[in-house]
Amino acid sequence: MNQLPEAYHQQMKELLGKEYPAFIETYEDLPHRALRINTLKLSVAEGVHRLPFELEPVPWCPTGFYYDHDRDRPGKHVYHAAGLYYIQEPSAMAPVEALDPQPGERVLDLCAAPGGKTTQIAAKMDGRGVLVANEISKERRKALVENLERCGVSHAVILGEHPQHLSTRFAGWFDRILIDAPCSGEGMFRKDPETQERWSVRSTEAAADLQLSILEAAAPMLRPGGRIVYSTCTFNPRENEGVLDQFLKRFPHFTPVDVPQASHYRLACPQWADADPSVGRATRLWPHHLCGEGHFVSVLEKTDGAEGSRQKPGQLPPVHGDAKKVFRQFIETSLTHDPFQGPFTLFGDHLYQVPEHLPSLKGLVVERPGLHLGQAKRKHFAPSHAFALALTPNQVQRSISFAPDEIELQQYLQGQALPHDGEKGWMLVTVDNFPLGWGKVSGGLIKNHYPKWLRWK
Ligand SMILES: C[S@@+](CC[C@H](N)C(=O)[O-])C[C@H]1O[C@@H](n2cnc3c(N)ncnc32)[C@H](O)[C@@H]1O
Repeated sequence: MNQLPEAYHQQMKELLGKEYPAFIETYEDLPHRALRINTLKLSVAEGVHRLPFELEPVPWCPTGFYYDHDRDRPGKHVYHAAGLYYIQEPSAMAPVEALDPQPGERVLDLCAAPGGKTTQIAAKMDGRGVLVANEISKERRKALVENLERCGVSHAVILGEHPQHLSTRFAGWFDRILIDAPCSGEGMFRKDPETQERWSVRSTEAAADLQLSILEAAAPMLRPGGRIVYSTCTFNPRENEGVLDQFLKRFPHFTPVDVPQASHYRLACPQWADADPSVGRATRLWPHHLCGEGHFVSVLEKTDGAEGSRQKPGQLPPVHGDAKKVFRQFIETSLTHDPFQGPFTLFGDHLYQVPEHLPSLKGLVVERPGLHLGQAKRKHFAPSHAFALALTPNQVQRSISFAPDEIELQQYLQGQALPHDGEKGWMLVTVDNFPLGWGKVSGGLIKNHYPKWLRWK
């Protein structure tokens, strides 16, 4: 607490008045730890039953649970590698609950990495519809890709664009947009003390300018009647109520709507930023009122349809005959049925299943145009890790299941081959029937195809 910047102390004292002592005392406590059960893999009831951790519900997120960090390390359990849950700061679960994405919709997560909220959106969409996850930072996109693959997300496109570059391409296209904006991170001071060092009054001003520009880029991409959720993990009124007020003045066809209230949330404070009273419909999560680090969450509805129209689907680079052939051979020799209807596209020799009706992605930074199925080599198809994690054992001809504590499972995760007498071919390796990756049976062994960069030491 001593390291907190003095100007920050002053700011919070002025804003919070008699609540300030309770707020500042929270810096003496340890951060709350939580995970979110990935319902793309298993139900909440099954998760609670199966996960070997002491779990307590997060009141505002039906799939969220606190765990005891002194007792359990869920990040090191093999179920994490199988994507059964995502470790997420509990108040960071609130924005997607407010966004309320539905199966079959078109949803944009504009500031997506490392993917906590993207994976939450994907689960709520139940793998149906189109999820566009955009992250401007190349470095951070790696974690985004890894997390979406681990969680078995099959209907996402991953882009790496400046929000402004997406505005005309996706004009009027999305039903819902999440802007979990880059911010000064005041709500992360306890969990990540480095954010304190980057903080200054000037940094909060710069963040507010950036946030407004991102909101402005998002506005044209929403269909009439669609909703934007704007959220931050900072307490700063300039970046929260202030940004919303400026946005609403420039875009009067957006209106704030109530955020479904969990009993622990507090309303936003328009008076702190001299903002329109309607901004008070947004909510604040405070660390002295709930078990979480804190967040700001607002929901904005687009009330008229003046801007934009739905784009025509774009043309995808075609898949040549050889690639089609080796993929079909793989399906015939390794899967029990063909769940893939396409559309497909090839990037180099990498084959993807692309969500339907996407506008053209030409000229955009595309990290993943859809579900990565694998590499179509000249004579054979090498299935990808993402493909393995998006399947279930009943979709493949050969699978093998280990219990979490079986030595063979540890050996597989370390990259070793496993003895196995069985029919030659691709084998899905699972923990308790949840896919972990591929192996290939030949010569009395399951050869290891678990990605090198994920292997356990
Ligand atoms: C708060 S983080 C997002 C966290 C993420 N939603 C999650 O739940 O895992 C904000 C993200 O915005 C990205 N960002 C930074 N500058 C940006 C810009 N100009 N436009 C869009 N995104 C930006 C950052 O790289 C960062 O990954």
